[in-house]
Amino acid sequence: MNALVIDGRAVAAGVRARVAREVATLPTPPGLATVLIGDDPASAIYVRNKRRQCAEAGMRDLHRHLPGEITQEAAAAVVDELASDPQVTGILLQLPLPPHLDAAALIERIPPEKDVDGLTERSTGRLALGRPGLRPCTPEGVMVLLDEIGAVLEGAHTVVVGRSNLVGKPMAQLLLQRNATVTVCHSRTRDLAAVCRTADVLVVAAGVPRLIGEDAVKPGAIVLDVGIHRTENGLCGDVDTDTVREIAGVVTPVPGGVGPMTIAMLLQNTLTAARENPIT
Ligand SMILES: Nc1nc(=O)c2c([nH]1)NC[C@@H]1CN(c3ccc(C(=O)N[C@@H](CCC(=O)O)C(=O)O)cc3)C=[N+]21
Repeated sequence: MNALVIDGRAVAAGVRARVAREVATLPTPPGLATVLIGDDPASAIYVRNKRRQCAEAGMRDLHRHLPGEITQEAAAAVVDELASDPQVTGILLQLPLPPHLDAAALIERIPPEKDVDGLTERSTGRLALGRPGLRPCTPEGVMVLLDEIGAVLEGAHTVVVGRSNLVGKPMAQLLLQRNATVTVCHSRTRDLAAVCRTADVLVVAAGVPRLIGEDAVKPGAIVLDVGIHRTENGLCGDVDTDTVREIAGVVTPVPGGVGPMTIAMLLQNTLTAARENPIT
């Protein structure tokens, strides 16, 4: 078989165009504050892309770049300032933070109505309870891709590899909400490939380059690759796409798959947050 390769860039461009049209109808533009602490090169690329696409959608780009040596107290003061700034309708604290900082404590200072990353305790709790709220961008983007290809989730066996707060856990919740059967795997799962082979839909967010090979994929399965790694030969994901595409029914590429969707959903969440908490 030769799998359908989903064009995440095209789907993301469609989402961004719709968001831009809706932003243009608002009386005042939403403002997204991206907070980058330190000089991690990958984080710098992601934040630059987020800022550019935010501006292209007609939103205000309210970026803060803080030194990697900043203290917890000083970082908290910046988040507090953005929290009380009426121009700021969304706050994104780019992760990971330098190890001396307590990321969870800083995230909790983000007002839930500005939590466009969906990472605060309130957003997480609302997702777990199945109540409306802001959802983490990457899993939300995966759901849009699944809907785009008309994937049937109800009753399907979905396997999520990875249990991070940013992707794996919220991914499992979103799939459950759609009446999928959900198995969550992680680094200590025994015979990972055997569990993955039972998946109709396989979402891989393990952070391990090419962890998933053809031995871990059921023929015809839908495989979504959330991983992104910089290697000497360019970018690769958590899925060994060259071999898996011979087996799977649908795969997402890296780059050009889930990554662009993450930013598109960030813009969508920033629009949603601004609508529900308008600048007065
Ligand atoms: N608070 C927080 N929220 C995040 O959403 C968040 C984060 N921290 N930390 C890191 C991860 C990673 N992430 C990506 C976003 C876009 C691409 C993306 O656009 N990727 C392009 C390639 C871009 C490139 O050249 O690297 C693609 O896959 O085609 C990838 C990864 C968001 N993250």
